[in-house]
Amino acid sequence: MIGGGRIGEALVSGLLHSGFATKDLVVVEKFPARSEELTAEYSIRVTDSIADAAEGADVLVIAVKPGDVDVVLADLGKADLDSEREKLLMSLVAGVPTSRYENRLPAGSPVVRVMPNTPMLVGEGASVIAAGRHVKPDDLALARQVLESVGTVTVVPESQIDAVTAVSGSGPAYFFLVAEAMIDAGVALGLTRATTTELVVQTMTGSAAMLARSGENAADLRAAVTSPGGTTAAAIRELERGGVRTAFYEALSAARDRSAALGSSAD
Ligand SMILES: NC(=O)C1=CN([C@@H]2O[C@H](COP(=O)(O)OP(=O)(O)OC[C@H]3O[C@@H](n4cnc5c(N)ncnc54)[C@H](O)[C@@H]3O)[C@@H](O)[C@H]2O)C=CC1
Ligand SMILES: O=C(O)[C@@H]1CCC=N1
Repeated sequence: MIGGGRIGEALVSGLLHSGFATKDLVVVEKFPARSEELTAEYSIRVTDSIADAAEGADVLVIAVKPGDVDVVLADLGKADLDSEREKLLMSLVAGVPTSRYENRLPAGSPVVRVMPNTPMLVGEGASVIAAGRHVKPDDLALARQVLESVGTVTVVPESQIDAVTAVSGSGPAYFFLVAEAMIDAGVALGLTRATTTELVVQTMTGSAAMLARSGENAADLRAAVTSPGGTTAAAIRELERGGVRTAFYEALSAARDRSAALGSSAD
């Protein structure tokens, strides 16, 4: 795991909880304070040397910011790796296309681009994978195996990954924002923050469970809560007046465009 930040930690933590052995994971993290945190929390080996971690690895996971990818690739290029042992490279980095890695790695290197999300920290991630040019069925199966231990896995063509990033990669932030806004609104109505938080969290969890398990779609489930002339209709009218639906169209378009821009700097 190259990059032990928020998403790297989420995958490491999820993998360990799902039964991966600590000895099978090595994290490369360049900030010493962060390394100490990870070592203390997970009892795994953390190093600042990419060469050290990559030697002997079957899978290299890149979890650095898009702007740090070229430095990582340069370090991998300098590392004297065992050329007999083919490594699968899994990039969790937003925006950066598989071709950027393929152009810098030895010819024929298998690269999968993954868009994960942070709920994998609690085993509820939604990961989406797109295969690079040299990915074989076994490589895809290995990527799937790693990611299924922390949630669901969907495979799409790489042309759809920017849109996926807008939906599920950034998606948890939208739900957290809605939760924050509802909690503040409940407090404004005079409820305690603790009571409001408990109610909002359970309402989100219960609504997600209904969407996942009832077999009904979101529009029908919403209609079932909306009594004629009732409280929900009054609330929805205000949300629509506030432009909530248009805001989501615009927000997801902006995220999709930003993902495409992050990857277009070099190819
Ligand atoms: N945070 C999220 O919800 C999601 C993030 N991503 C992607 O995951 C990647 C990482 O994001 P975060 O974890 O949020 O960022 P972060 O900033 O929390 O973590 C990145 C880590 O990489 C380390 N790092 C940077 N250069 C390094 C190098 N050369 N060698 C070793 N370590 C190095 C940094 O010290 C930092 O700890 C990004 O590319 C982002 O697009 C994808 C989906 C969701
Ligand atoms: O905001 C970002 O760029 C990353 C990618 C998806 C979620 N977080």
